[in-house]
Amino acid sequence: MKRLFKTITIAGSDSGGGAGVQADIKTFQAFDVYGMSAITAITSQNTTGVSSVMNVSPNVIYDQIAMVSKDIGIDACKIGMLANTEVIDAVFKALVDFKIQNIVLDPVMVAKSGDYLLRRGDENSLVKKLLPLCFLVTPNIPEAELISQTSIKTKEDMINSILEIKSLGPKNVLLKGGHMQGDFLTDILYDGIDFYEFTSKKVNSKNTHGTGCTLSAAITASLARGNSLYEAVKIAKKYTLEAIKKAPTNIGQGHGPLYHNLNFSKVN
Ligand SMILES: Nc1ncnc2c1ncn2[C@@H]1O[C@H](COP(=O)(O)OP(=O)(O)OP(=O)(O)O)[C@@H](O)[C@H]1O
Ligand SMILES: Cc1ncc(CO)c(N)n1
Repeated sequence: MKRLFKTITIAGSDSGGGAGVQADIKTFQAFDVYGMSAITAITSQNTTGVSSVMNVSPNVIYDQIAMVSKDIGIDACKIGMLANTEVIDAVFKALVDFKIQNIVLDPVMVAKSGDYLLRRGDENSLVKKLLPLCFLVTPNIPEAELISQTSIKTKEDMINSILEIKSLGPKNVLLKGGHMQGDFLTDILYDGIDFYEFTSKKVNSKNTHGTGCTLSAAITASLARGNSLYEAVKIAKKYTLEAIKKAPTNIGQGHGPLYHNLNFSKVN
C-alpha cells in the first residue's frame, strides 16, 4: 500500500499555469508527494504579464490551511505570493495555530513581468511576521536587496545580505543568483554556520517564468521526503535546471514556463 508525503503551497494562482500554485503542484507531482493548496489570490496572468488580481479573503485563506491541517496533515509547506499585510497576518496565525513545520518561504514581491504581487510598503510585515517562522527563506537578488536594505553587485555583497537576512530570524537562507550577470549563476545557502555554493551554467532562454516558484516547491517536496537541507537544495536545483533546459517553446509570447513533467520520484 502506497503512503505519500504531504506538502502544501500557500500561494497565488497563475492562470497561465507557469508560476504560483500551478507550478508548485506540478513540481510536487514530479517528486511524487501529495500536493495541496491554500490559494491566497487569483491572478489573471499569462507569459507577458498580470492584468488583474483578486485577493482571497484572509478568513478563507486561514480556513484552507486549517482544513488540510486538521484532516490530512502537512510534512512541509511552501509559501509564495501573499498580497498584503492582512493576508500575511492570517497565514501567520494559521502556521502558529497548526504548528506547521518545514516552512519554505519564497518572499515573492514582483513578477518577472514587473507587476507587483505584494502591496508596496507591506514588505516589512512579511519580514517581521514570517521570517522568524521559516525553516528556509529563498529570496532572489532584488528581494534580498529590499529585505537586507543593501545593494548586491558582487558575491561579497550576496554574503553580507545573507547575514543580514539571517539576523531577522529564519533558520536558513538561500539567496538565488538568477538575476546576476555572467555566464554562470551561483545560489548561496547559509545554515547559520557554513556557506554552500551551487553554481551552474546560465541557460540562455527567455522561458524562465516561475523558476523561483519551481525551485522553492522542489525544495519543499524534497524536505517532505526526508532529505537534509543541503540535499534538498541540490536536488531541487537539478530539477529546476533540467526544467529550464527542457522548457517548451510554444507556450505564449513572453517569458514561457518550464517543463515540470520530469520524474524526480526516485531521486533522493
Ligand atoms: N537562465 C537560467 N539558467 C539556469 N538557471 C537559472 C536561470 N535563471 C534562473 N535560474 C535558477 O533558477 C532558480 C530561480 O532563480 P531566480 O533568481 O530566477 O528566481 P526568481 O527571480 O524568484 O524567479 P521567478 O520570479 O520567475 O519565480 C535559481 O536556482 C537560479 O539559479
Ligand atoms: C501567482 C504568482 N506567484 C508568483 C509569481 C512569481 O514568479 C508569479 N508570477 N505569479
